[in-house]
Amino acid sequence: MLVKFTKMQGAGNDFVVLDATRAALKLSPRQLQKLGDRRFGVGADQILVVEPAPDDSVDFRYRIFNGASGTEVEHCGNGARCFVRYVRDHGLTDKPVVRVATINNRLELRLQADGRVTVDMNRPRFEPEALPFDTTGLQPRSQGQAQLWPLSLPGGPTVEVALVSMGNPHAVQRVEDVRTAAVAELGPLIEAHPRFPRKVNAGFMQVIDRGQIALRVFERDAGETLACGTGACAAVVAGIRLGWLDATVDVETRGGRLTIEWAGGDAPVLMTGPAVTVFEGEIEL
Ligand SMILES: N[C@@H](CCC[C@H](N)C(=O)O)C(=O)O
Repeated sequence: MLVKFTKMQGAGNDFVVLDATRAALKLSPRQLQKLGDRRFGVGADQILVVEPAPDDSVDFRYRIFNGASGTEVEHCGNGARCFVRYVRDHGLTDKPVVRVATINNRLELRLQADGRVTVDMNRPRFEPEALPFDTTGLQPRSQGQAQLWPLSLPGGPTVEVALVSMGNPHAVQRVEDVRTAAVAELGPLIEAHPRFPRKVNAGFMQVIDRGQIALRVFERDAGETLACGTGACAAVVAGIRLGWLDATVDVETRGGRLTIEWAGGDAPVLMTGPAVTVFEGEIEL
């Protein structure tokens, strides 16, 4: 089967985007993995599939698969920005504000005059069950409005993490310096920790000042990526609740800058950042 694709990136988090609005596209995990493969396929952290709207409350549905595993996931912040750039550039809509359904969310996306995209990422959740996270026998430490949970890593140290669900699960820890943080060593141990039965995205956050952090994320089923949009939202929300950050924060990732705003409580998290087309092509799957 010959499939047309668009390669995109948002702050260096890269995607293969497929149009399934005109004809249904059902790909096996092996075909998705081939698209994600940087040697035998196109290469991408995630595969995004644009589908027709499931009902009148949204304009499209979009599905997200991790490129390394082919597993479907709930949310992708950088992908959401690329999705809206894609539907506008391919003439699938001319609306300035686009609404989209994901597996467990409804998002609103707005193209800014400077080409960046702002996404209403909905409200974050903090209950351990939302990730889920098994708290059996654990006592969290309270700080500000947040709780820090001790996570004993097999054969490694015990780290303290803040739990945030942005629709997908995140465990965020503060580090002195992201450049020297043990992301490659601790990331896989946190991602696959048995207390997270559906695995987790592991964030490593350096607070630079109350309006700026540096962040690296070891993503579930993807490894460390150059940026993670939901990870940026999770880190900022955790930092605000812990009393370290103000309501608007610039997040420096290895692939670019994202701006995250959160007014607290039930307010939605707003994420603004770039969305860029790299090239288009066709691949035999
Ligand atoms: N890159 C993403 C997150 C993609 C999904 C993640 N790997 C998961 O499994 O939850 C982002 O920009 O948010």
